[in-house]
Amino acid sequence: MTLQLRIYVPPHPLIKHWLTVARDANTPNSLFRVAMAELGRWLAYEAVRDWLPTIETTVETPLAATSAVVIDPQVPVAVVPILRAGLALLEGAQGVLPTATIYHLGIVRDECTLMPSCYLNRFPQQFAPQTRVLISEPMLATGGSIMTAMTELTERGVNPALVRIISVVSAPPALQKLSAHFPAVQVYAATIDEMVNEQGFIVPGLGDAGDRAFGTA
Ligand SMILES: O=P(O)(O)OC[C@H]1O[C@H](OP(=O)(O)OP(=O)(O)O)[C@H](O)[C@@H]1O
Ligand SMILES: O=c1cc[nH]c(=O)[nH]1
Ligand SMILES: [Mg+2]
Repeated sequence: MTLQLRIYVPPHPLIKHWLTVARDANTPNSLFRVAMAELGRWLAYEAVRDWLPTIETTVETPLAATSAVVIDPQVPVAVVPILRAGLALLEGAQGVLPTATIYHLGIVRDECTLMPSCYLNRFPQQFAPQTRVLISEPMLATGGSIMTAMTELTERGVNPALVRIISVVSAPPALQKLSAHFPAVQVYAATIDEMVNEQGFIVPGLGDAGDRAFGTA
């Protein structure tokens, strides 16, 4: 698979551990939610490393003045959870970006056709220039849902080069679509799995992330 976009699989023991917990079919819903929140935290931590704008300042310690760095409060930072399953990652991601604005986007796939439809969009008409957007989407499968999200964002002025996606399991069809249409986007994933089966599930994957997070299976 030759891809234009950059995809990172951070070699972090906590990410590997919580991915295993999330994959395990015997993990109860309550622990699955914990695993997703932890994955959201650590993937967001990795994703914002060279993405959050900072400014130089000075700070007075109890002993002396010294040079310092803070997050630039002028640059807008947004998190976009793709409902429902993206909410499970959001919990941890919000711990990393507590002041980010949250714009919910509800997308569901038709179980037969696998086509996505958008049932909730809380985006502004136009995003402010330079807005950084972190998308919380645990499963990148056929790519229909993430393509819908990217289209809605870029139509409202978001620069794809300022978009990062945190995803637990990503699969080749979604990565290929993103790469072809939004090559400037960067993806931070716990794993890249082999394939998507005829029912639209990633294999080996972790099953239906939304159902497992919210107990609707
Ligand atoms: O890449 P795709 O083939 O579009 O699949 C990925 C989407 O599938 C799941 O959503 P689902 O439709 O199950 O909704 P849910 O999160 O409410 O369960 C998942 O949460 C992703 O949003
Ligand atoms: O395996 C998959 C694919 C899409 N959505 C899920 O929740 N799981
Ligand atoms: Mg689902």
